[in-house]
Amino acid sequence: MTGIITYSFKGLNYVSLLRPSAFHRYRYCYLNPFVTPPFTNASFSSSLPSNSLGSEPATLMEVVKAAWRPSVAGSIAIRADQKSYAYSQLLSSACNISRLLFSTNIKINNKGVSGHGNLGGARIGIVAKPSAEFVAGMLGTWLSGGVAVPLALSYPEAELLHVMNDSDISFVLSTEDYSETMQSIATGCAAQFSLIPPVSSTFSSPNMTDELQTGEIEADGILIDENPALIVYTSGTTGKPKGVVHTHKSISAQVKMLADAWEYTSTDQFLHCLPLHHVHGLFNALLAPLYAGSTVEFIPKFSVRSIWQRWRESYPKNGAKADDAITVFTGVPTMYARLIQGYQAMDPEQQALSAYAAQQLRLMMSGSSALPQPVMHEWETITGHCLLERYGMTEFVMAISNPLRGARKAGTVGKPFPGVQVRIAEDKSGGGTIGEGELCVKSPSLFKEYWKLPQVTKESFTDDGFFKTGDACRVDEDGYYVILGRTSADIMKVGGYKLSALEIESVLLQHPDIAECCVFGLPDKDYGEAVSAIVVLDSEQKRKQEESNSAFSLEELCNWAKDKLAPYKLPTRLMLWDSLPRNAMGKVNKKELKRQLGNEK
Ligand SMILES: Nc1ncnc2c1ncn2[C@@H]1O[C@H](COP(=O)(O)OP(=O)(O)OP(=O)(O)O)[C@@H](O)[C@H]1O
Repeated sequence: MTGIITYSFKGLNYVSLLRPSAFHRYRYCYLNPFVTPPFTNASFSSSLPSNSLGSEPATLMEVVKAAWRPSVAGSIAIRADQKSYAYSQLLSSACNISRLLFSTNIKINNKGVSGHGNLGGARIGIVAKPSAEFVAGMLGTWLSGGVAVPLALSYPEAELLHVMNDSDISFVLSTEDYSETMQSIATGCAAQFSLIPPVSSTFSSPNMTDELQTGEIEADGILIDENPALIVYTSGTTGKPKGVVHTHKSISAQVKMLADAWEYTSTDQFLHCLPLHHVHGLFNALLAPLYAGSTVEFIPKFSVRSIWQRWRESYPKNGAKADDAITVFTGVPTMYARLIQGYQAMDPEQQALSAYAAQQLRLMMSGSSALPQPVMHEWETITGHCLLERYGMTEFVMAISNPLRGARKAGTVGKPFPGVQVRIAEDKSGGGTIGEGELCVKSPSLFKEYWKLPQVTKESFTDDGFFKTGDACRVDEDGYYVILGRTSADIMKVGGYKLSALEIESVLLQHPDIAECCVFGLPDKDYGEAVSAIVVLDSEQKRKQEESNSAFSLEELCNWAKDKLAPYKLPTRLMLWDSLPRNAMGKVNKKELKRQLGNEK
């Protein structure tokens, strides 16, 4: 295991990596990455980790260390609100935040955390819109030996309080926009509160070396790989959100894995429009890019119009490429569905410009829920991009992915990343298909535990350390994994058959009049469960039906679907809704829907 030490020498501040055997306690100092340490720059750089898998065992805060590389210090890490922030400015701010945290004498509630670092693993809640301040808050927390808990801006107050109380948050870092609400919520759970000082932008401070602060922090700075670094709450799709504890080691393993598999580099520029309190937005689109030295541009809220516009600005039709051209985009399936609708509403000239621009990006990815095949195919027709679909979960972040190079197969999530082991635990209770069962994952990126839920943690693992995902899965003839859905919500038991709701949804979405749909089982006295579908019609179709006073019927749907689905998979109940209730990640809480609709019967 490796530690990091920063120290002062003749009034200057330096950083170095050390094995624990070489030190026990040391002073922790701010550093100036532009100052040459008393050893040569070459030896400084070579002691830093490479981006490849299988290099040094995971060390602390790979993301922070990568950002410390002198080669990236001056380059742009974050763009937001028309401002750019260099890596050096982020780190300088992180150091300020670290100093602020030390100065406030945080009450350390260390239940369940072994003492380590200066803050001893105290939980620091971070409430900020996607911004340089959010990133600096998180890095500052890590620099202080704290555990970052990104909090959702969208949570209603009660849910926010649940998460804050559950994770025993000692301190809340927030930005101005949320200060009033957060201050009162923090008081409500006896946590201290501070605003995150604004990060200086390259515009406000063109001479970035000015921004780097020096000064000592009077505390121990050891941050150990196995120590908790982050608590992310699950979406709550299958139950009350649980706090998933990741360590510096699991984070390191994951960012390396992603940067390597998808070839993230310092020339990449990510357009980021995902929430930061879930792993997709936090790891795939922020931490792994920062680890690779890329630039991440935040747009505050997903907006079809601004995304298409940003791509068009990046690649004007005359063949030019803007300096800040976006190269990578990752989103959830509903985002692509909406981008398609936005494209269809454009005039032909705008369509040509938009399609051309989107084509120029290096990589477009989808995940967090199943990518409907019609969306994938339509997207490819418009932009030429065969979306790279991958599979992940809060507990291990990403584990299985279609390849960057090589065939990407619609309806599959590809193959496990190097270093990830997977196993399918077949259900012996009957009714299942041979080769199908619960997916179990063992990976260096696996979480440490569910926060304060030792029994649930224990039950989530097999005796030999595989995490039981709760997702049903099979492998196709090419060795690609097919996710059949959550065993608890997507797998229906109908007359002795086990059916995948995701498979049926994928077929129904091919119907020209259906814009969105959601399939699940409702209790049925004869068959155990009945295949039930909520359908949202395409707006044009809906208008026509309203005009003609007719309604889309179950009979019509089944007549259309009977050549595509076996008879026992055809829906027997149909509900027409105006929209589907989706959470911040575009997911529908089927368990909750089943509960509500099952009770209504
Ligand atoms: N490409 C994909 N195809 C199908 N399902 C996916 C894909 N990527 C992610 N998922 C689904 O998302 C789940 C992980 O999401 P997350 O960790 O946010 O949990 P959740 O199910 O949304 O919430 P909770 O764990 O609280 O119930 C996976 O277990 C899987 O069911």
